[in-house]
Amino acid sequence: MIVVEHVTKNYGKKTAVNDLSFTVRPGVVTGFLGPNGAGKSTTMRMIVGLDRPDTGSVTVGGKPYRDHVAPLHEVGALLEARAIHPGRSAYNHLLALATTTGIPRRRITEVLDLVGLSTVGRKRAGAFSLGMGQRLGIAAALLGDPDVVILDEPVNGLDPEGIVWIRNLLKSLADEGRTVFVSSHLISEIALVAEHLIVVGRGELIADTSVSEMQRAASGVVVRVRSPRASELARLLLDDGVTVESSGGPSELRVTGLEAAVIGDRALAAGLPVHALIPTEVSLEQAFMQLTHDSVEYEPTAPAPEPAGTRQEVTSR
Ligand SMILES: Nc1ncnc2c1ncn2[C@@H]1O[C@H](COP(=O)(O)OP(=O)(O)OP(=O)(O)O)[C@@H](O)[C@H]1O
Repeated sequence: MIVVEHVTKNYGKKTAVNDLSFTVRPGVVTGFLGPNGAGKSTTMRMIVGLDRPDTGSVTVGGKPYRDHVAPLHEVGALLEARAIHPGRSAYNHLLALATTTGIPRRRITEVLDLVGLSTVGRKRAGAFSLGMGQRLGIAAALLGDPDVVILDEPVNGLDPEGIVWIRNLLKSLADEGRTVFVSSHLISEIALVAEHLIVVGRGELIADTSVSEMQRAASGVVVRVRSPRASELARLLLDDGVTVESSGGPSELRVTGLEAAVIGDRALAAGLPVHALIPTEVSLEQAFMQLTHDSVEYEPTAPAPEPAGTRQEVTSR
């Protein structure tokens, strides 16, 4: 279990993490999601004792990382996939780590097998592809057979087969009762591997929720309504937090911020006919953008041109 309590971390005048609290529980893969610069890496560094919070506390298995007698058995982390000597073989990279931490040699063969690198274990790590480098980083994280596994952007650089592999690996680690915490700035990536989500923006907690709950909460927020008296209906529905736009013709509206049932009930009470009431499915990307649109660190000054067919359907409230 990882417990982050009221943690704040400043770098000079920059607040990287602001009064952040959350718990990562064993048995499920938890994603750590947020736009670039949201404070994910800083938080992960504090979990593994590479940085100290200015205020608040971070514990792993009930203690700060540095208080563990054999920290590699407690926490395995992949924070910099490329922090590998390029001239060293994968085997020797792991051997160097194992010998300084009292881990037996046979464990090296085991983890190389686990990450699918046993046939290239003697090859120079400098010649590895990005995906192979990620696998080696994961092997190093698992070397001490840790209860808590922390991986910063592990899916980055993996091909579809690699993504399936890492999903199965993370799931099996969680099923064994371990705490598994993986970061990404892409909801599409994290939704493939994680069940639960901690979402951050500008160093603050935005959501602590399951992937399915996030999808459920966001879908149905936009409703397409067809009525021969659309303009009267639009006036009736307009309210704080509700956006009504005409779409696809004079009798069609797009309503954001009201559920379909509420729209139908209000129309009925006012005696206005409704010919169609269609809740629109919102993609996970759109759900994530809705959640984080106020928290994006670096926004383009002018909107980027939208490729045809990808117009964002959700208007922010
Ligand atoms: N050592 C540092 N010195 C100064 N500022 C830093 C330092 N480390 C991080 N920051 C700043 O703190 C903020 C949070 O950075 P962090 O790397 O934790 O975010 P992140 O969510 O991991 O982003 P990314 O997805 O881009 O890796 C950013 O604004 C970053 O510029």
